[in-house]
Amino acid sequence: MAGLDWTYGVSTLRQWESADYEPSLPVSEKSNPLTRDIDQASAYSIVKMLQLCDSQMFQEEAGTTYQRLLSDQVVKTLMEVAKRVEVIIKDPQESCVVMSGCGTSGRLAFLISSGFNKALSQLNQSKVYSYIIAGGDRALLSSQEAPEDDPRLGVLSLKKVCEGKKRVLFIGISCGLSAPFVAGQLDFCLHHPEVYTPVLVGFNPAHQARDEPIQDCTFTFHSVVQRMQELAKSQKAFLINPAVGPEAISGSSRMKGGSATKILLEVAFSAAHAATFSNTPITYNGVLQHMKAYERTLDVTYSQTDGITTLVEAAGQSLRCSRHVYYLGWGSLALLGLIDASECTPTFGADYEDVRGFISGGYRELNNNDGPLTSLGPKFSIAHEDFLHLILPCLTDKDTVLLIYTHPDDVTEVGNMARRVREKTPNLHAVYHQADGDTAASLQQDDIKKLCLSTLKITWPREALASGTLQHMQRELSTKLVLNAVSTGAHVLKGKIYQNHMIDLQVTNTKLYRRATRLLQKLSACPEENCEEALLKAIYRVDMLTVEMTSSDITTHTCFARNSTKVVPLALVILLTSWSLVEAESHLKQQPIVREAVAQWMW
Ligand SMILES: O=P(O)(O)OC[C@@]1(O)O[C@H](CO)[C@@H](O)[C@@H]1O
Repeated sequence: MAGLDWTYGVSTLRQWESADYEPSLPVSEKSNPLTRDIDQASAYSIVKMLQLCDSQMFQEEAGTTYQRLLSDQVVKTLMEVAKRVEVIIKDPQESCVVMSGCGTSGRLAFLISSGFNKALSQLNQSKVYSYIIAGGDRALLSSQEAPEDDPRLGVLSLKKVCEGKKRVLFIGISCGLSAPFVAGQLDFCLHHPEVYTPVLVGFNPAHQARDEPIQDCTFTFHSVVQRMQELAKSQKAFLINPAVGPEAISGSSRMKGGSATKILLEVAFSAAHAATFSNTPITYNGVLQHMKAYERTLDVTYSQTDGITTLVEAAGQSLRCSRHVYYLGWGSLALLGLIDASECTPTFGADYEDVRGFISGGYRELNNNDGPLTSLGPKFSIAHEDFLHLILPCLTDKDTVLLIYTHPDDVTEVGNMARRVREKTPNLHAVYHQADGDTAASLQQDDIKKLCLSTLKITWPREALASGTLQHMQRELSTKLVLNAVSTGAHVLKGKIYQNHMIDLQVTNTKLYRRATRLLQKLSACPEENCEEALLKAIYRVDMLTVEMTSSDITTHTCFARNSTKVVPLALVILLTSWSLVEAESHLKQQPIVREAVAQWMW
């Protein structure tokens, strides 16, 4: 892979696989040795680090420790899942495919189901794909972390979507094999095998599935996985759980976890569609080649490192001076902008106004289950018209605006928007996709280029395998990689990250509570007990914890934490200094960049 020789050797790329590397953590929670110094890196180095992290997705299997994306077993399971989907497509009245997940996993379920339903509609076929996202449609555009802990809610939403169906292929997505919401749904499927065939998509080996008790349940995620493993032997359940390596920002499964989810499901569904509509049998080689086409997507995208670096620098500068980044997109590429923007709140503790996405056509284009959500508040205004009315009048040259589109499909509209934005700010950039050899001169494209400070052109080779649909899905993945780099890089440059950990994480569900406690242990070197005590003091904003507080369960703590800010930084300062809560709070107020606020005790 191009860039492999950049700073790191192969051993660093594979270090995370060693049995003694952070042995108590599942892969999805480990910290990536490649990005240990990302918090001190330049924009260019950040992009190169992200490239290397992403390349780990396609590393070959070494030994028997971890299954990988291209492993034999993964390819074979995808073939079997594709065959089940083929059967369902042929019987749309009685059957359906349901994808479900929390946060990014649910958003990708939405993106993928929309894309494949559209493909069916274009062939005059009935739709068979549905999505479920924990917290409902509002979670498509905003952070809703608490419902992830609720298995009953998962079951209720599954029953609702499947009403009247006789055969359901249920695909539960949980990158860390950890979300109780998904565990509940899988458990329900296992109890109703006459209707449901469960498939689990995630990125840890089965033995690393979360084994923490779930409130009022007799099962854990781990026990559900064990039952599925047993049934997988007779193909009554399927596990697709290759390891893709630790995330660039520890635990941020929106990145590789999200990308790999998109790749796996699109490969399976594309194979099923090709088998049904173009008589192309589902073969091992066909599936493998399709996966490899996605590997080339990474190369095509990261061949534009300089262009991506420019965008990271621009976005970083905007965030550093408390201004904003706006993604203005067209078609499904815009959806990737909405998704990326929505993830900044839970990942970086960002305000929804820091990074915002807008889609041409608004909710009409989004076509989500619940329709327009504008009445839920200003963060749900997502149409370009909303941008023009609400944002444009106050836009300054400190804000970064990014146009995201396909050439030549969208250029007329893009040109019009570019002119409007350019009247307010020169800080306008474009990311666009174009097929190789598509040299049709376009005056509009030239105009757009002249209006933009930078343009990132991603050119797609015309490969034999790359049908229109595959090309489109590759463009989506490529856009995801670019935007993940922009928002992650910008927040790193803003000082939101310590080493490769997000310090200011929200503590709004059990997974995040555990992650926060672990992080405090790592950074303060204090015992777990003290760290949890400091965390609770920061959540409840007290110097002395009451018995009621210490005896409450994690759900109560995380509910309370929803209204507290800077919980983990506060706990860290308390641990490192033994200051009172008020002193620690005032210190953080004076130095809002958390990394700098704690640096003096940690370097
Ligand atoms: O159940 P998963 O997929 O392991 O985790 C889902 C989740 O908690 O993790 C993501 C970020 O880490 C969020 O998008 C989402 O809320």
